Amino acid sequence: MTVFIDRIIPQIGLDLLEEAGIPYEQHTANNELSKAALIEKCQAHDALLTAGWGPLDQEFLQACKHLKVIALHSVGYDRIDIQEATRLKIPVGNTPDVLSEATADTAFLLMLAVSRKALFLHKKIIEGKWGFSQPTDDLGFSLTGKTLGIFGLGNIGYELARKAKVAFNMPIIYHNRSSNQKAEQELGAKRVSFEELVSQSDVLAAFSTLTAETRHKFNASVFAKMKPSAIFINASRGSVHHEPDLIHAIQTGQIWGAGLDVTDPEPMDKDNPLLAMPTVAVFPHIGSATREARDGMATIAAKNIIAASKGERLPYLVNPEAYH
Ligand SMILES: NC(=O)C1=CN([C@@H]2O[C@H](COP(=O)(O)OP(=O)(O)OC[C@H]3O[C@@H](n4cnc5c(N)ncnc54)[C@H](OP(=O)(O)O)[C@@H]3O)[C@@H](O)[C@H]2O)C=CC1
Ligand SMILES: O=CC(=O)O
Repeated sequence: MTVFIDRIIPQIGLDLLEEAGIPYEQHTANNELSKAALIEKCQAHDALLTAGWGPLDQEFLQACKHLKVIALHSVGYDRIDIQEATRLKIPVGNTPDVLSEATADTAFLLMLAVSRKALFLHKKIIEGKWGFSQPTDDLGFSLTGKTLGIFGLGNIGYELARKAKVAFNMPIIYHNRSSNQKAEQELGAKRVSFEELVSQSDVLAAFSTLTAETRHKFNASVFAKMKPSAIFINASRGSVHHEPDLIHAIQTGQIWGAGLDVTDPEPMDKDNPLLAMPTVAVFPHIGSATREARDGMATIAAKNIIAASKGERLPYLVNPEAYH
């Protein structure tokens, strides 16, 4: 088996492939390969390890149906047409768990940054505007005891809930399609309807998988039902919220502010009105960007490739039906 790798991944993943005797070709230039270029590259290989962001759609998969495995260097798999990969019997792997802590930390940072207008005030200093201030100026609010609502309490949502409980004693409510027993038993998290989640949360964080059902789940009608003092956090995928509706909700005081690690599109335009708002913090999709998490992701992605090279089932598999 030989592998095409479309980005520079941590060395630990490459070392594992080398130890397993699996040759690879790596795209090391600082650009995203076009779909056509990726298809062309894959023709000479049996496996793809991908940390890119372009869609791996029906056209791509049809052109690359010879692939024995696609190992995503991410936990999210919304960029790939899983149904088509499964139909073509291509096992798809992802990298769960190892990045939950890092991504939850990112959401935690956003939550604090928004509640205290941190990025806006930092920018004020850079602009030379740190001048006279009244005790009533630049006020944020305390997170202690406020209710944290999580839409999609899975691995990352659990980590955020755990940290929020310890740091700020925040009661946790959540909305999933199924109940999360661990969060209920260990953190006292309460499963509520989507309507209750929206109306009761002081901080509402989205961590669901991006699907047709969750696309633009947070839109004008939802923001209108949130508390005017509430913060919306999204560190899942940018299109889980509807951006123009979010902008309108903050501008009109329907909600207090927002913390985003993900936007739609990415990268966000530098003139986006959200970037000028005091109660908004935006990060460039850095949820898992710690050395520890990225090493873990590269390790898992390499392990998925190695398993496939031996004809074994991927240890971190998205589509078990591919083996049926
Ligand atoms: N910002 C970043 O850098 C990162 C972003 N991510 C994003 O975060 C997402 C979550 O990751 P992770 O926590 O590991 O994934 P998990 O699969 O552990 O959690 C996803 C949760 O979403 C819930 N969910 C899915 N669909 C719905 C729905 N229609 N309504 C309500 N809840 C739903 C699931 O519960 P149930 O099935 O019971 O509904 C599950 O609890 C990833 O898919 C990815 O897009 C991940 C890593 C880093
Ligand atoms: O967004 C990152 C991921 O791992 O998914």
